[in-house]
Amino acid sequence: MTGTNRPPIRMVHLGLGAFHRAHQAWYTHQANELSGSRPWGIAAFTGRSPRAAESLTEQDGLYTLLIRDRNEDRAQVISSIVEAVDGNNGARWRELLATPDTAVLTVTVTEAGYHHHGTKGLDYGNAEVDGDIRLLRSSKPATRAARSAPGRIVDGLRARRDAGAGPLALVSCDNLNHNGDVTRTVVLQMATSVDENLAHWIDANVSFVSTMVDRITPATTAADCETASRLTGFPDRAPVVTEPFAEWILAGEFPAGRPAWELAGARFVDDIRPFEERKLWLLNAGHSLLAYTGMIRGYQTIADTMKDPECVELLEELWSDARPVLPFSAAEIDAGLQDLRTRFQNPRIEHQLTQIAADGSIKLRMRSIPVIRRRLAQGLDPGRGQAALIAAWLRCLRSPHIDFHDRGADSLVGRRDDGPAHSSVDERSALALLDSELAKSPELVAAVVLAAERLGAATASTSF
Ligand SMILES: NC(=O)c1ccc[n+]([C@@H]2O[C@H](COP(=O)([O-])OP(=O)(O)OC[C@H]3O[C@@H](n4cnc5c(N)ncnc54)[C@H](O)[C@@H]3O)[C@@H](O)[C@H]2O)c1
Ligand SMILES: O=P(O)(O)OC[C@@H](O)[C@@H](O)[C@H](O)[C@H](O)CO
Repeated sequence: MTGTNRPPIRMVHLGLGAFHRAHQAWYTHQANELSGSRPWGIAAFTGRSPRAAESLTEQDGLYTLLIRDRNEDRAQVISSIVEAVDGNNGARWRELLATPDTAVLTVTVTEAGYHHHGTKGLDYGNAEVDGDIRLLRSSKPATRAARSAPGRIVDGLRARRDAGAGPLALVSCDNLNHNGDVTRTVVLQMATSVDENLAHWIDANVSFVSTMVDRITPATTAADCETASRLTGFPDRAPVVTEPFAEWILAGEFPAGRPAWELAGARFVDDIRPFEERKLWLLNAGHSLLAYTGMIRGYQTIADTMKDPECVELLEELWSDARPVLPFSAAEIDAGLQDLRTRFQNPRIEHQLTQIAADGSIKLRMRSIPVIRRRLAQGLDPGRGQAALIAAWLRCLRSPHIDFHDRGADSLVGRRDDGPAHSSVDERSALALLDSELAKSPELVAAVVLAAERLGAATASTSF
């Protein structure tokens, strides 16, 4: 493959992981192929390690997307990423954001990457956030490389303001409630801490677009590299595997233009809320429940856990809990759930439970707590499936034998690799980490205690 006739850079991305390449880069590639107008190229920056940038650069940014259904793989070479850059390259980051041609900045930095703490907004007191504020206040641009996502965004937007490059759209593509609003909050708070005038400029010139993004994309394995190379005939070190299903719903303005993503199936709506609630409360909450119950049972992947009738029973309860509080008709919910059962059962998508389980203390605040809150407000019980999800998360946190990362829970259980001291954490304290108000509800605490008993001493061979 060669990189001739590549589209000009008009989009910048932060967080060059698997999902960006399966989703936004694929939508942009499709839009380029289908629209007759000037194509859009992406400069994608890594979030942490430079590895993805190095392997993509060796291939001129080209990579294979393996679209995997339960029977076979279809290989598509994606050409929308024209530059892959190490995230530590602050100079190139500022240069591209200061270019008027750059019209859209997309972001996938995981839930934790926003450093957003509920109503408090930006997580001041966090070493990375505080370090970035000091850095952005003091140092000369040439030597600067902010580390947190809000810090990098503010750094880039300051360069854009200084260059007079005009407005742009900032599009969060992470699984967060109101992801556009959260991004706006943390970026404006960081900017205010650095330079109030900059915060005013951002407020007036940056459109924070909210999105619901959906496409199950597991981490790439060595076997996937071999499959991609076999199907395309070139040695691909950076392929991505994904499912056939893809959905992208967006709400917000694009003041400097955007790719014709609608040609690839994206939808533009006024109110994102129902769509993000449906996605987070059915798909993502379901994933989390399968991750924790599956890890308790010793499974590795979602598809394996879907073969366990008792895990599936809890999943169905979780979905039933969400039904009365979702703003969709019964028929719409039924159709969505039928799709989800099929998607979760795809035996050839090896989505690792430990990846999904990571940072549950942040994810459950969005995937479960709002459902419980809405159920209680409607005079319903908290929901057996919701209680099971929280109890299973807590069970995994308590177990020294189940290995996954949840940095937000360190304060509760201590560092998990320090030994089994955390095994005594009680349900109320765990709930307080998710929602300090709800932790005072005797009904919810009792439901989680009951669910924990139901999970009991379950192992791979005993029932919940
Ligand atoms: N994989 C999926 O199925 C999927 C689907 C929908 C949405 N998403 C969203 O995309 C995110 C990334 O998923 P992925 O599959 O690409 O994961 P990944 O591990 O392949 O990539 C994650 C990317 O985020 C960067 N990152 C991580 N923490 C960061 C931080 N604190 N600050 C800045 N950058 C950081 C990493 O360096 C990497 O570039 C998810 O957390 C989720 O919010 C993923
Ligand atoms: O990517 P995370 O860590 O937010 O969540 C794990 C999965 O639930 C998630 O990636 C889903 O696969 C995805 O949201 C499907 O669109």
